[in-house]
Amino acid sequence: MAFPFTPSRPLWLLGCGNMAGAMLSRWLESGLDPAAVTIVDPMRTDAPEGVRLCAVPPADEPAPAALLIGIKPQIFIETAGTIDALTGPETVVISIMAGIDGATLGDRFARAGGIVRLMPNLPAALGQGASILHICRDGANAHDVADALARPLGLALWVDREALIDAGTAVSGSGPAFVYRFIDAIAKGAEKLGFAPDQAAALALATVGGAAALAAASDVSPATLADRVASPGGTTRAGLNILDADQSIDSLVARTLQAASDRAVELAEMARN
Ligand SMILES: NC(=O)C1=CN([C@@H]2O[C@H](COP(=O)(O)OP(=O)(O)OC[C@H]3O[C@@H](n4cnc5c(N)ncnc54)[C@H](O)[C@@H]3O)[C@@H](O)[C@H]2O)C=CC1
Ligand SMILES: O=C(O)[C@@H]1CCC=N1
Repeated sequence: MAFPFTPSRPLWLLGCGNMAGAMLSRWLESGLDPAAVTIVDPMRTDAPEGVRLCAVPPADEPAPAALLIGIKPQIFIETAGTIDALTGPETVVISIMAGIDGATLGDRFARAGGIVRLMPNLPAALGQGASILHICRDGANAHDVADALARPLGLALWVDREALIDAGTAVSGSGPAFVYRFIDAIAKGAEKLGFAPDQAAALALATVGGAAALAAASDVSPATLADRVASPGGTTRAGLNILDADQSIDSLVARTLQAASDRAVELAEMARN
């Protein structure tokens, strides 16, 4: 995978914590030149080998080719003012922040040639992430620059409707946390059935990992695979009858995703006001 970044056409990361750090580690593994990367993060004390780390945005330097915004949405407004001046017509601003919408980004980054919202998730660290992307300002080769960053992270899904970024924040951005809860719930259930905690955790993780890998490799739907596990009158059907009663699991997950998506909309409103 070729990255469109060099030391003279660099990539800057404003805020490099859990999520941007996971993305960066995957990019470096995928061949990104560390000398083409600058992290701007006042709280970090170290950076991957060869990557420049600054506590404040570097002054008197040409604008970067891309500026990834990896700070929390709650501090975006107070922080953006200091960084807009460092961007230029050749810069693509790529925001991974939940909520902050294209209109707000456009207001705060008046000079940038392109603006993209990219909603990643943590499995990006392994190249098994799911990213959703939307162009908010089409310039500076925004699509190709963001696409080159998204592809090494896993699935890269471009959407025309910006609202799908908020929806996708709930589904794939937050989604790993929901899956981790499910893994924990299986482990707790296994403990109740008599397994030791470490055995229960290992069984839960192997079951979810194996089931997801099989679903990904299969040409039939997860529903069909569930039916293949469930023998008529057998143990699985007895369990599925609990999950399916009154559409329990569908309803619980739908409410979970709606709450996360609503929160993305709230964060956008907070930034606008
Ligand atoms: N954690 C996740 O799974 C996902 C997070 N996101 C988004 O990624 C963004 C970051 O989230 P996390 O990585 O989880 O948070 P985090 O707290 O781990 O990272 C934020 C980073 O910003 C740095 N920072 C704080 N003030 C700064 C400033 N003034 N200038 C530069 N850097 C500053 C912090 O030192 C920290 O390293 C958020 O906007 C979130 O919505 C999006 C998808 C998934
Ligand atoms: O919880 C959050 O707000 C961020 C966005 C998606 C995942 N983590």
